[in-house]
Amino acid sequence: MPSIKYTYFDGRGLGEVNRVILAAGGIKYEDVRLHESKWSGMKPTTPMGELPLLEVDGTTICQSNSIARYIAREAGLAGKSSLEQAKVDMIMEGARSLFDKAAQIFILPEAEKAVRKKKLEEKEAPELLEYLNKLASGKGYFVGDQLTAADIALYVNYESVGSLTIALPSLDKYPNLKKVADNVKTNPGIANWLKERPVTTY
Ligand SMILES: N[C@@H](CCC(=O)N[C@@H](CS)C(=O)NCC(=O)O)C(=O)O
Repeated sequence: MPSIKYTYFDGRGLGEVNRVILAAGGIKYEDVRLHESKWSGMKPTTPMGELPLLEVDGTTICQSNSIARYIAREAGLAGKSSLEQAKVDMIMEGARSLFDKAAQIFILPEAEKAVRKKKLEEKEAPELLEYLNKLASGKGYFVGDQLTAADIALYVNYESVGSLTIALPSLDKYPNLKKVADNVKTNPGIANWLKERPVTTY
């Protein structure tokens, strides 16, 4: 068993998809939640000056999506073939774009936030969710007939954006995505993580 340490701030942000993949895979790791006050001292010691970081037996990986692909492969959640893996990646990037659009709102000048938020809530998010709904199967999986990191990315990013006080449409409007979310939440490792994880929002 390699020694694994995962470091991020004490929030969900760009860190939670990976924590949930680790939980689904039953991968043991040290969950380090860095206080902002410690970050400036640590930043120059990291590969690209950003979190999250994954350390595996002393090798440090950064970039949340690169970490996601690695741990998804280790957990058997990356897709069975090279083509399935590409499809998993595609959905992960699409689901992540929902989070990125929401996060961008918070760095806008105050006067522009409301218009941008309305556009995301009323146009961009419903359109993206509609596309993603068509890409998921009626059994609630994006790729093949079992859980992959794609399903996890959809669920976690949707939840995280909701916690940013963005009013996303209910998944009840997207029956395939609703099943994806149910499959994710009922995975035993994930169900346990959702129950036990430290209280965090975005
Ligand atoms: N593309 C990077 C972005 C990472 C990123 O923006 N991390 C933020 C936290 S969400 C960070 O480290 N902020 C502190 C800083 O840049 O000094 C990834 O996906 O990992």
